[in-house]
Amino acid sequence: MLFDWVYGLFSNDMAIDLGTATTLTYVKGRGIVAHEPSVVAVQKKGSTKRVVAVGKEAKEMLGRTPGSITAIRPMKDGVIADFEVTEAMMRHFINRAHNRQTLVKPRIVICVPSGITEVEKRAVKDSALAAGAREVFLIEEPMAAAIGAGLPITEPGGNMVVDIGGGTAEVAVISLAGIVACKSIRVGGDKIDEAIVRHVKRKYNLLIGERTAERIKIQIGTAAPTRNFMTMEVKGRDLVGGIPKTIVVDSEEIREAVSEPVAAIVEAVRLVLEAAPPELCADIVDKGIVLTGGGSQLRNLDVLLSDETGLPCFVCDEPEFAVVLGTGAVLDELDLLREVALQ
Ligand SMILES: Nc1ncnc2c1ncn2[C@@H]1O[C@H](COP(=O)(O)OP(=O)(O)OP(=O)(O)O)[C@@H](O)[C@H]1O
Repeated sequence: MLFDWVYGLFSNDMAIDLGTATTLTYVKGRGIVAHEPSVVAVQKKGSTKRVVAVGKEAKEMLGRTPGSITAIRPMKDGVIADFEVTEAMMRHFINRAHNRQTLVKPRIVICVPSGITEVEKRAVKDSALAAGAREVFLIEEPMAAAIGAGLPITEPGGNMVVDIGGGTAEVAVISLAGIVACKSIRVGGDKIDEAIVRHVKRKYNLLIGERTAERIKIQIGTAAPTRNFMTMEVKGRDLVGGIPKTIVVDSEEIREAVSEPVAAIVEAVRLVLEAAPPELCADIVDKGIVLTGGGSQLRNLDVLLSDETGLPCFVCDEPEFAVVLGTGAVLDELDLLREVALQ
């Protein structure tokens, strides 16, 4: 306890996986210190906004807030959609990580999607500086994911990683600490949830919220046909009668419902394989493709990717932590950080 407190006074460098769905923070020497939904509840009074809750507490409020309070997801499709609220969220996580007991402002490494524009890069850096960082480094999500999954990225061999988050899917081939071929698409877990909402609306005339769709995906969703036929009761609002109603959905119809966003991810993998140099492709044939990110846990996604590419595919251990652990790992290796950080 005392050690933690004394350590926090001086060594406060931290890593942030600023995700569309989840924000994870890592403090050097302490590991992951926060794992919370990227949601902020804001109360509007005239032109001013007051943050009333951040993270889990704010997510509980999504779709259930009274008029003056809005629960906002400030990151959309992997990038900042609301600067002011993102800054408030980062400030909350930075303060919480250090219990406001630090003497020195932290050096912060933040991971961002690989397709990010110069303007978006600037916005993330400015938000972190305004939220209390001393120095900010950005690293690309697939690079962080590959480091976090334990791939030997500094060696001269091809490593392929597919990181599927809430807002984006990032596919990259990495060798000698550099991204050789990559593709970032704005399709991830959120688009899969939206496809489920649309399906239930079209087939059953039932309106369900995004949290219910996410539960369906996690409980019975599958990317490829499964022998284990599953069903689930779902509650929503009947669009015809306007009253609450319960229906039963099954894994096969959900597989069909999510096939479009899933096919977009498969296509991105195919395009990156086509763009990668042949020598590196040969390495990937041997080593296979590593899947990271919360979205990679969609049942049988590894099976589908393996069938479609003919290559071995594996989901890494604790895939939702790969990016933050990789971002955190470079805090310990400043030479590697300077090599992989975006300019
Ligand atoms: N068991 C599961 N099956 C399918 N999807 C899952 C499962 N668990 C979590 N997810 C999905 O993973 C996504 C979140 O993943 P993650 O936390 O890696 O994303 P993120 O880092 O916030 O997003 P991004 O990288 O796009 O900014 C959500 O869409 C969530 O629904």
